Amino acid sequence: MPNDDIEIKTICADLESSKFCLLSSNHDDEQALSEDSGGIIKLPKIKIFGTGGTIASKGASSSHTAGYHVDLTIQQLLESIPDISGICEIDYEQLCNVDSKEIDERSLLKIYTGVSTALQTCDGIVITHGTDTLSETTFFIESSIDSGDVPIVFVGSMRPSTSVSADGPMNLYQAICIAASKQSRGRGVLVSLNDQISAGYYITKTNANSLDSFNVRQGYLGNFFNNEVHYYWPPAKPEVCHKFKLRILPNDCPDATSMQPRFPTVHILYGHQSLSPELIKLVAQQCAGLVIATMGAGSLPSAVNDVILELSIPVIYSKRSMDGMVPKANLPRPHTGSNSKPNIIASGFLNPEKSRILLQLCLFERFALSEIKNVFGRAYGG
Ligand SMILES: NC(=O)C[C@H](N)C(=O)O
Repeated sequence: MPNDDIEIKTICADLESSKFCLLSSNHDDEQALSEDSGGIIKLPKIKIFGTGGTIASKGASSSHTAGYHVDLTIQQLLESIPDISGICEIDYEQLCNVDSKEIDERSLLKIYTGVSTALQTCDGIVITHGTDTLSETTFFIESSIDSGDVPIVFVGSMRPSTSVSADGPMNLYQAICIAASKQSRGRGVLVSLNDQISAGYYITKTNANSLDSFNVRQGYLGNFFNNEVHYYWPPAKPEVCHKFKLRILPNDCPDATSMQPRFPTVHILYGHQSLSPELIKLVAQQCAGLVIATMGAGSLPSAVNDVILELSIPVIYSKRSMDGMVPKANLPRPHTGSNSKPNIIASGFLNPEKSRILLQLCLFERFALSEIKNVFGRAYGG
C-alpha cells in the first residue's frame, strides 16, 4: 500500500544516478503534536525544573537591574508567561532556588537525578538557572547524560522579574516552545537566551550585564522569533564530548543513606606575571587536581612549571584568553634525568571552569593519567 503521507522526490533528473529523499507531507509541525489512533491530539510532555537565578529574582524597584535577590518559585515564573496549553503539557518541580553562585555538587546531582528521571517519561525538559554558572551546569549535564532524542533546554535571564522589560518571561516561554518542538529532538543540551539557541556544551557567558550575555564561537544553533523555532543546522551533538556513566558507589558517598557522592576537589588558579610557585605548592596540598588559567596558549613562569612538574596530581593547563586553545606542543616537559611523571595535561579549547568539571568527572571515575589525557585529547588537548 503506498503511503500518501510520504512524498518521494527525485533530486536528479538522470535516473541512473538519482537520489531519493523522503519528505513528510506534514511540514508545518512546529510543535511536536501527534495524533493517536483515535484522532486525539497528543501534546508533548515537558518537565520544567526551577533552580533560581536572576530569572527568579526581584529587585528594589523597576529601574533596578542589580542588587536583587531570588524570590520567585517556578510556579510563579510560569504564571508570568503566555498561555502554553495549546503547545504542550507541563509538569514542574522546584529543585532548589538560589543564585547560581550557590550551585554546588549537591545541586548538580539534584539536577542530574531530576533530568535522568524525567527522561523516562518526557518529550522535553526545561531548566531555569542563573546565568553566571549556567555553562558549568550545561557542560556537566551534557557530559554525564545521554538524553537520546529528548532536548534539555536551559534558560535564564539578565534582568530581574521586577525590572522594566524583564527578559525572563519571554526567555522561559521560548525555552518551553523549543523543548516542545520536534525540530529540537536529538540536539542534547541547549541554551535559550535572548532569542538565540546555543549548544550547552560550548556556551560561555561573555558579558556580565547585557541581555546578549552568551557568546558561542562555534556559532548559534538557531533562533526563536515570533513563535517560530529556526535551526541553522540539522540535529547534532558536540563531537568532542566525552560521556561519563557516573557510577555512584556507596564508598563515594560520605553519607551512605543519602547516596550523595563527594566529587574530588579540583581548584582553579589564575596565571599572571610573577605568579608565585609557593602558591601552587600550597593549593596543590588541598586538592586532587588543579586547573591553571595560563597566559596565552600555556605560558607560565619557568619556576612555576618546575614546581608543577614535581607534583603528583594532574594539572590542566587551560587559558585566560576566551578564544583559542592550549595545545599539547606547548606543555613543559620534565628535565632530562628527572623522575617526575608527565602530570601536565593541555585543556585544548576548554576554558578553566569546564576543564575543572571534566577533571572532576575523570577523577570521580578513577581514570588513570593516560585516560585523563585521552579525554582532554578529544577537546584537542591531552
Ligand atoms: N543573570 C543571572 O542569572 C545572574 C545571577 N547572579 C545568577 O547567576 O544567578
